[in-house]
Amino acid sequence: MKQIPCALTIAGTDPSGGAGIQADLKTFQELAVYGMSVITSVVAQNTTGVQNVHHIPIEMIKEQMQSVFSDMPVHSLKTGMIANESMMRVIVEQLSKTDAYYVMDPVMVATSGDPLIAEEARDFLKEQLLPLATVVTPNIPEAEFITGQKIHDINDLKAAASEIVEKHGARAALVKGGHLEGDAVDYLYDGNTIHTFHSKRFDTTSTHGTGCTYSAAITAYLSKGFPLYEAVNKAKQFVTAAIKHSFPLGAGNGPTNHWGIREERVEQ
Ligand SMILES: Nc1ncnc2c1ncn2[C@@H]1O[C@H](COP(=O)(O)OP(=O)(O)OP(=O)(O)O)[C@@H](O)[C@H]1O
Ligand SMILES: Cc1ncc(CO)c(N)n1
Repeated sequence: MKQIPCALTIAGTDPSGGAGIQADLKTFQELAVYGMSVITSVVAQNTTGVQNVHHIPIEMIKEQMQSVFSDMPVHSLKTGMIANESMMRVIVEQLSKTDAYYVMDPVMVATSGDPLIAEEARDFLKEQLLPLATVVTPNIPEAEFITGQKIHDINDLKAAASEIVEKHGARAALVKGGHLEGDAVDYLYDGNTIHTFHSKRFDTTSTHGTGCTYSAAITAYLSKGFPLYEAVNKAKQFVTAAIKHSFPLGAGNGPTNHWGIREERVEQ
């Protein structure tokens, strides 16, 4: 019997639909993966920024994970916004009991610049969650925090990817160059080789949730059995199409278009 790929996201919400759990589930659906979610925080946010945050009690986060893991197969999972250390602790506990691929998006601030995790929780994230990751997907400010080094150019990006694996213990690191000028280039270090993923930069402000969409697509492809390099390569094509076909929605940084990849197929 054919096995359905099953992927789980553990993250915060975005009622405006561009980032967080909503972006993750849209991505899973678009990539024909059975999607599941554990909500850590309910966030009142939209394209202009974060208006309010309500944290789900720790017991309830634990119970949501219990509901999923006691009944459903989880072939891969991702974490996004985990607001504080107590939440991180229960997630670490759960992660130690599963052999699912684990994609860690080390979310710290929203595209709008609003903080999404407590300052004090960052060290715990780096020291306890990072070493459990199959792959971690920091943007430049997040990679700078993890390594403690400033990133100015692509050589710094590559060095950060190696250091996050060799020194901080992730199995692989994908450092995203979305915040540099010029083409949108990301580097994956898998413990052996540095791989490059390249796309041209689109002149758009619709980048709300690009990181969530990218890491969810990697999670989806891992659940389908693709090796890491292939999963990232396909996910890069997915997020690039989602940015390219994004629509001007909202007054701030608009969302990406999760069915952008379908538009690509129509155009080809
Ligand atoms: N304007 C753009 N055109 C093309 N690709 C882009 C653009 N901006 C970002 N990217 C790509 O989008 C992906 C997500 O990267 P980015 O660095 O924006 O993530 P992030 O900052 O974590 O996202 P988020 O806004 O969700 O926090 C990367 O592959 C990056 O290279
Ligand atoms: C819930 C959530 N997770 C991640 C991001 C980063 O884009 C966001 N804006 N909101």
